[in-house]
Amino acid sequence: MSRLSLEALTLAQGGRTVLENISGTFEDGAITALVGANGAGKSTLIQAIMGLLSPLSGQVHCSMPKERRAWLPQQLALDLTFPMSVEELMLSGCWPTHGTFKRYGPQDYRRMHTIMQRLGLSGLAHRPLGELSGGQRQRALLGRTLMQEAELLLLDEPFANVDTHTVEILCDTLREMASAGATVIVVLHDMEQLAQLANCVLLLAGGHGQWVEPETLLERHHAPARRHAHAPFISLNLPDVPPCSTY
Ligand SMILES: Nc1ncnc2c1ncn2[C@@H]1O[C@H](COP(=O)(O)OP(=O)(O)OP(=O)(O)O)[C@@H](O)[C@H]1O
Repeated sequence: MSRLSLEALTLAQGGRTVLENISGTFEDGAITALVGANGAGKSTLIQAIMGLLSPLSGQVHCSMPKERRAWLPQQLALDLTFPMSVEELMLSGCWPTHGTFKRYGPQDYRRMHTIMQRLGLSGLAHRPLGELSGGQRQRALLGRTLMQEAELLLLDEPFANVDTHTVEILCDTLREMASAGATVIVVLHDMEQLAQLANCVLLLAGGHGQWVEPETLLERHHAPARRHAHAPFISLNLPDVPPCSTY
């Protein structure tokens, strides 16, 4: 089943076409890696899926309610001077369903504490975001999407500048969210993480999109088998690869 698909999608930034005629379906419960060189259009596609960028032509079909769609931007895009604690950030995940001014109930706090424990954030509830490590901050941001009960989760390079412990927690949590039926799309550059996480890959290159099986991409790049250690960063001379059979 799928609640998210792209139909002949063409997108532009600043009057210049960035992506052309991209079609495909994101399956519920699958983790799709969005892969491409710098400037290939990964963030542009994410903006369009989130409804923040109107297509030049074509459409994004998304039947998930807006309040269940979550986007984790690149860490560099975050304003760390904004005075907010971990607890406030996580509770703000309730805004899309509760509204901004509704008081949080005991069940919200209970759920938040469970999620904090799961993400290794217990003890950091009152810490300002600006005083967290990159890994702690990324876990708090993912915690917010868990509070939101996101059904569509888009993550832009979530593993950049985070420790290996955090990578493990993030990967486990994303797998659990996908197992529960969420559609997860994650911008990745690292082959090891792609091997561990992705069920499918959407390659963006030269303004076009191509769906491929992760194994095919890994073989082309001589990476180790799935769930094995150390792999190099993707070399992004994107090859002609057969399409992903599931799409
Ligand atoms: N607001 C904007 N105005 C004009 N051009 C833009 C804008 N945002 C992005 N672009 C251009 O659109 C193209 C795609 O950018 P995008 O940020 O989607 O790429 P990306 O694949 O996410 O790159 P990176 O891996 O570096 O984050 C690039 O050429 C970029 O310069």
